[in-house]
Amino acid sequence: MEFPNADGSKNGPLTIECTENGDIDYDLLSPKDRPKPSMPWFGLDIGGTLTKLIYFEPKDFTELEEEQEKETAKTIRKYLVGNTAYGTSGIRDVHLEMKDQLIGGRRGSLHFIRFPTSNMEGFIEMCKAKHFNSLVTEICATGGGAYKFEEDFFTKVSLHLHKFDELECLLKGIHYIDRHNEKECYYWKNSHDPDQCEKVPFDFKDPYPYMVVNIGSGVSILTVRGPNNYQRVSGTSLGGGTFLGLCCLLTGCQTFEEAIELASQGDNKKVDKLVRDIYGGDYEKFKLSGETVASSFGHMNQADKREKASKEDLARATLTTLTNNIGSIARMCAQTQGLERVVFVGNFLRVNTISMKLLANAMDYWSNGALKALFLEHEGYFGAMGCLMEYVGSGGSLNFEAPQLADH
Ligand SMILES: Nc1ncnc2c1ncn2[C@@H]1O[C@H](COP(=O)(O)OP(=O)(O)O)[C@@H](O)[C@H]1O
Ligand SMILES: CC(C)(COP(=O)(O)O)[C@@H](O)C(=O)NCCC(=O)O
Repeated sequence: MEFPNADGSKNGPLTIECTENGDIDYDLLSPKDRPKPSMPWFGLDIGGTLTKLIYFEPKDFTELEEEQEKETAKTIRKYLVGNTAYGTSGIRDVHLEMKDQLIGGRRGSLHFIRFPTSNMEGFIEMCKAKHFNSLVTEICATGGGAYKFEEDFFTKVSLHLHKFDELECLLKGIHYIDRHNEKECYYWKNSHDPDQCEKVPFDFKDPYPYMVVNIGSGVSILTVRGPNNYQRVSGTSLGGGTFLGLCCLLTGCQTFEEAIELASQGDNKKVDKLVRDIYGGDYEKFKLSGETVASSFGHMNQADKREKASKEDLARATLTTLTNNIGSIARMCAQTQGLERVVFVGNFLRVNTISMKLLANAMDYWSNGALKALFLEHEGYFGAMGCLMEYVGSGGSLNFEAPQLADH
């Protein structure tokens, strides 16, 4: 397939330096050697709840390139970079922008954009309105939606989705972003004490082996022992989507932000039955503190307790229930796999320090300090980042297979 550079030229034969894993190391190539897929560069992750889009904005234009940049590309660049909100539900996470990145021989900024996957129709319409397909005919996409919406993109806006596996992209994205953002990885020190608890940077330069717990709509758990050595060891359907769904049902809230705000004002002890509610104190023989939740939502079978439980308490109990369950599964997996570091990612952790601190404390407490919970600033964007790397790494030589169109 022909895949010209931004200036219309095509790439000649290349001698390419590889890392020991066989990946091309684009930082090692001299600028003239670098195969450049056509601009604009995107990575798209269409998840069960949110779609994540990463856009690379080149900042190293020569005067000639600037002049030659197609009008459509200019319009798209200005639209994406000049706004922080798009339509009714698209948001650019400005605080996550990564400046001065050298990718595929180009220098520029990475922009992080998200919108609800339920608005995919609007996004496709926007691609049409901005004449996106006059610039590119292919886009690298991952997540379940890359499969689900493949036909829609193809028939409605002539865009071919080149599909990549979401977990592979997730790991590629984690490795790229962690290496290029000094303050990406952190942990919560003194997670057992709300007054003393603080966020502390963690040096993740030598990452292997570790476990990744991706808390999206559902949860996937992976062990990672090397750059190309990973395994999906477990998962649970009780994830971020469950928290949001149950919270909407129980409290009438409408958004994730509202659910988290309610939870931050609530007290789960009004809803959950603690060990002390059953034992009158600690269960000493098995070192179970009286403060431990013995039964999530265990008070809610009593009418008087139901009456006293506020929306805030219900939201907090829902958040605590889901978080503790994920933490418990993660801990069992890490111990079975003999791993010490557990990296929690996914948008469930967005604006959600309550769950991060709970997970940090649970990992520490239940493993007697053997396990460390780590967190990453770009939470839910790693799949999209890995996908962008695939696009750039292809040097413009993606092999496209036309989608099998369903009979209607
Ligand atoms: N603005 C938001 N809208 C909906 N859910 C959100 C939002 N911000 C965070 N979340 C949480 O993030 C989860 C989705 O996480 P994400 O990693 O994007 O997964 P997916 O790829 O399945 O969409 C939701 O289920 C919800 O718990
Ligand atoms: C199916 C999924 C990989 C989809 O990823 P997501 O959009 O939730 O990020 C994930 O929801 C998952 O792993 N669910 C748990 C399935 C299970 O192991 O029970």
